[in-house]
Amino acid sequence: MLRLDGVTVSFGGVRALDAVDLEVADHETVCVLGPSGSGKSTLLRVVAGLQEPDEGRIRLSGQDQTLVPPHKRGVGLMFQDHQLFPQRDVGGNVAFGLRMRRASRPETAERVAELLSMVGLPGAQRRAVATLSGGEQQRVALARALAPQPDLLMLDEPLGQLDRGLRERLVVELRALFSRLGSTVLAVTHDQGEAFVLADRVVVMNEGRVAQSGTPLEVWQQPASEFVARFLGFDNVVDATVHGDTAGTPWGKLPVPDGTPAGACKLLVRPTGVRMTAVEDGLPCTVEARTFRGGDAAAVTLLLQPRRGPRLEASCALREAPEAGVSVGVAFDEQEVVRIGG
Ligand SMILES: Nc1ncnc2c1ncn2[C@@H]1O[C@H](COP(=O)(O)OP(=O)(O)OP(=O)(O)O)[C@@H](O)[C@H]1O
Repeated sequence: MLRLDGVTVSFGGVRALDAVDLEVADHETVCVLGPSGSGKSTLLRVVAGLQEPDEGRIRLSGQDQTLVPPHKRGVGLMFQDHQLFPQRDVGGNVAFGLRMRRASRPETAERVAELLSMVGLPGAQRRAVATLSGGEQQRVALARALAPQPDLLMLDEPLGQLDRGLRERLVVELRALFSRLGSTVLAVTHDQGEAFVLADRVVVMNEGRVAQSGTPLEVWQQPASEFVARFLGFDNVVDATVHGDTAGTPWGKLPVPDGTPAGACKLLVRPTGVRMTAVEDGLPCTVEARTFRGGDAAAVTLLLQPRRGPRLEASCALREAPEAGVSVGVAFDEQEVVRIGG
């Protein structure tokens, strides 16, 4: 459906996009994930035709888009701040794209009613935009973007402004909606949790380049670089040398899973793979901080200062969590030790 080849966009000396290759298949939801300034919005703008690339090609359904103006590209774009027209009611907002396409009145009314039901706001046509909650506005913006049935729906931080509970609920609803409609979606977000729920595939960006692309599970299980690992929230990353079934690290020898390629590399230790032992049985550490995280497992995050090597983050259940200031030993679970980059 969508294909970018070597797309580059520069602003002065900054390469907002640097030779980006990207594909989105029919009916696929791809989420572009990355820190602020990594080029996510520029990517959407270039596909929508709101920004011209300096180099590279963009194709939609096999057709080169270089000379195609934005309104003829068949893409729907929902912006970060969802900018509804305040002077129009809900129905007027949703009908906007249909009017532009010169749909008849009865046809428009029917489609607006259908879309509002779909986003969970049946019968809201006459409501004023100012009377809507943030979540309701977001749904109206989505209905407006879906109305002209774009070949490709693009969402820029679709749930950006909403509080956490609402985001968690809406993102699940969105996923179900896109799957029911068979939509092809390219969404950007800086929130990995949101991307992992919504996406069939995630694309992690860093400084205008694609750092990794894969299913949420692939990216989580096997981050391609230290950047991706840290972006996903994993801070236990060290230089290591793998030899057989162990790796030499600043924390001493760590077990690694069978088949880990030998040689110098970066190693990630997931916090759940850092287990508490008696001081004499493991790497001696002092508990520097203890943070209760809640969640299903009543998890606690521990910040440990080992006798040697950088700080370690550990995750354990509340009932097993030592107090701050206590000395503990630490052992490593090989299944949670990952060689970065394969
Ligand atoms: N119109 C512009 N003029 C100059 N520089 C720009 C322009 N648009 C973007 N940039 C720069 O290009 C880089 C990428 O910006 P972009 O908005 O695409 O990032 P982003 O990943 O969407 O960030 P955010 O998550 O903060 O929205 C940044 O360094 C930004 O300052």
